[in-house]
Amino acid sequence: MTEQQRVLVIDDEIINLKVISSILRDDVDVILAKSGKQGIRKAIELTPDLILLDVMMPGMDGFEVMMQLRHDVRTCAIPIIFITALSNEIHEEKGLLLGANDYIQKPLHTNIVRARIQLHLKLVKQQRMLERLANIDPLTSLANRRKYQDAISMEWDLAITNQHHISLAIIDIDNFKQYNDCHGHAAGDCVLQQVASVFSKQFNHETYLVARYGGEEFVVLLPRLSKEESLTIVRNCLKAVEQLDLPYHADDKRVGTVTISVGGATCSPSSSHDIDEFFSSADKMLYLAKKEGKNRVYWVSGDDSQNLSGLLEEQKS
Ligand SMILES: Nc1nc2c(ncn2[C@@H]2O[C@H](COP(=O)(O)OP(=O)(O)OP(=O)(O)O)[C@@H](O)[C@H]2O)c(=O)[nH]1
Repeated sequence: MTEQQRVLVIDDEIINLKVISSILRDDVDVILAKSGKQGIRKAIELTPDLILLDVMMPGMDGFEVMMQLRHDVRTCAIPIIFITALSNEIHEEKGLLLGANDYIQKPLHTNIVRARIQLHLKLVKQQRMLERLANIDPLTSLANRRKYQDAISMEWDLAITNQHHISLAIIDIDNFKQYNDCHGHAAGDCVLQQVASVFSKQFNHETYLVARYGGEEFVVLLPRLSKEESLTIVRNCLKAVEQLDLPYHADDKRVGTVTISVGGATCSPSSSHDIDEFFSSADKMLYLAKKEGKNRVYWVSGDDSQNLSGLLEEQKS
């Protein structure tokens, strides 16, 4: 069943909220807000598919609300339609230049409003489908590298603003070349899918992101998690992959089981930190995990990626 789309209506006049709600409620979930401030809060919390925004409101007017929504990474992509009694061309131009997607003038004509909103909601659906295709790895159905890069940029900025931790794990399947050599590329693809499915279950949380970075390498973004919290989840994942018990054979003899190695890093970034250095410190941990025998986790926390030896902590499963 497809989920109902959500429309947030921000208007200080109760009568307008009622009228717009009655026009839309058969087709969509309608969320109402009586002021700009309340509207911004609901937009952040509920991430609607579309926002209908009144221009003239006491306190914060529609233009101000629009600017705040456009400057917040959590709401900047939500389409906004201004609904207003203002018939002034300058206002209309201002709204469109600020990034409004459309402009509907009062008095409202029910059929026109409904048709216009349906058109915008259809565009939202198409946009989401394109984004999905652009962001999903077709073999594993996990997020792809592009999605990871968008997500880490966003989470990094949020971590700086809110001064919280961010953790990153880089996961690599051990001896995967050998697996391919023993069983063929198609069987190797099947392993990638099964391991990815374990990752989906183990990192099943709305704020985490697990992505296929390339080949047999995966990344997991764990916003707001400390090193200890991240290690608990990652260790469970290591065990879950081992428990899949996917053997590989050479000359009819079992020569190994599919396992993973993980390198991780945790930091509390500031504007002087660099995402690439953060990635590189997790990557160094992965290198150590491989070098020290594989099927294990190495993790670094803190800022000093130059002095890793003092920060290292091996976490054997
Ligand atoms: N089946 C399959 N194999 C892939 C895919 N992408 C990359 N590989 C294989 O993954 C293997 C990676 O090999 P290596 O980089 O040598 O790493 P490894 O054998 O896992 O060795 P360690 O990383 O040291 O444990 C190569 O044989 C690639 O061909 C894919 O989409 N499908």
